[in-house]
Amino acid sequence: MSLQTNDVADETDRRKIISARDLSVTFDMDRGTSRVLNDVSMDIYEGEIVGIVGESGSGKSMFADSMLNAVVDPGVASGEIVYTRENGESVDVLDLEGEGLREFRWNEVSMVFQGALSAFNPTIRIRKHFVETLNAHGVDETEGMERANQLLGDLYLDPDRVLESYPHELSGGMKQRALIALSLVLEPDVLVMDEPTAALDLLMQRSIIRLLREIRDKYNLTMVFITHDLPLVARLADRLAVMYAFEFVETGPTGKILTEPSHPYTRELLNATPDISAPISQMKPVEGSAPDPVTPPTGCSYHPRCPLADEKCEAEAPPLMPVSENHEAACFYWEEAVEEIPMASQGGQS
Ligand SMILES: Nc1ncnc2c1ncn2[C@@H]1O[C@H](COP(=O)(O)OP(=O)(O)OP(=O)(O)O)[C@@H](O)[C@H]1O
Ligand code: NI
Repeated sequence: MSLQTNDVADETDRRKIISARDLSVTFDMDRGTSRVLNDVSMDIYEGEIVGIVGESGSGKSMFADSMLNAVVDPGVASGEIVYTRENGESVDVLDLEGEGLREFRWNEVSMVFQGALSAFNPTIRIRKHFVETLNAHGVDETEGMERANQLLGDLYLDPDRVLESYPHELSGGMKQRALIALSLVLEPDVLVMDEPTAALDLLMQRSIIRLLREIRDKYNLTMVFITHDLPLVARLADRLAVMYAFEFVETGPTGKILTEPSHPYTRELLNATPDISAPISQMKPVEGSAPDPVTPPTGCSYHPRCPLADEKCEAEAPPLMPVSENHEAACFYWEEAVEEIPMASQGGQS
């Protein structure tokens, strides 16, 4: 693949569409409080595609769910998520409830939940899923279905055939695209997708990635794409955020993360990827095990697995520190990491 050079440099001119501040999610458990998202902050700008990547259990879905105030009981989200509309008005998403929250979730920030393919009701045709969504939001059906047709066509589906089908009559890839069309039918500004391609084969994953870029360009959408599949998301995202143990440990333009990874975990993660254009099945796992959210390590949560860790890392949690423009890493020794953890290949470029 050829690396995208991403021009997020002028992001100050763009609308900060979502601003998450000190976001946490906790569960009260018998053995203590489980902190499954730990004080994370992130700004998302209009029109960009942000990829969130991390190993299983690192908190990706908790971050996604809290952006829509959709953390399931008994999980509790705290902090602030400010969503800013085109007219400059802003809302704190965690304050929304009832009807206001329901409207927000379809009209402003829409989400394809993890494992959502099963969200289609097997006993009703795809058309009815669209019609019910439009009706529930008081949208004119004729106008709404015109948009549905357009969106299905944009996703290279035959609208008539798909709308008349029952979910089981469609392949996984078709169903996933129909679900993306459904998520966009009320014209949200932001689409959050949590592992949207996990159940699909490699070719279909890559074709969905291409389609998402086209859709973003056509509708000026902002997208958040969540996955454990670094090679896949690197093809799509303008910017990446690497999550480890319920926090972001490195964020930056995709090209910089691939060529100048600075957090030891990101370096190990990329080293576990023999070739960024290879499928994830060829990735080796990063050695060591993921921390327990009830009893996380002291200091830097990566220290037990980190070859560079010393007493300071055991005692003190490193904040995100600037590495270069728009690029940050939460490591006291990121400069050393660049020296001490050699990359198997230059950012896996091929
Ligand atoms: N209902 C729950 N009660 C308690 N802990 C939970 C609950 N749901 C999730 N968790 C814990 O929260 C942590 C973060 O989970 P999350 O689903 O965000 O991970 P993830 O990065 O999305 O993983 P995956 O790639 O497997 O989807 C995990 O340790 C998980 O066990
Ligand atoms: Ni998840």
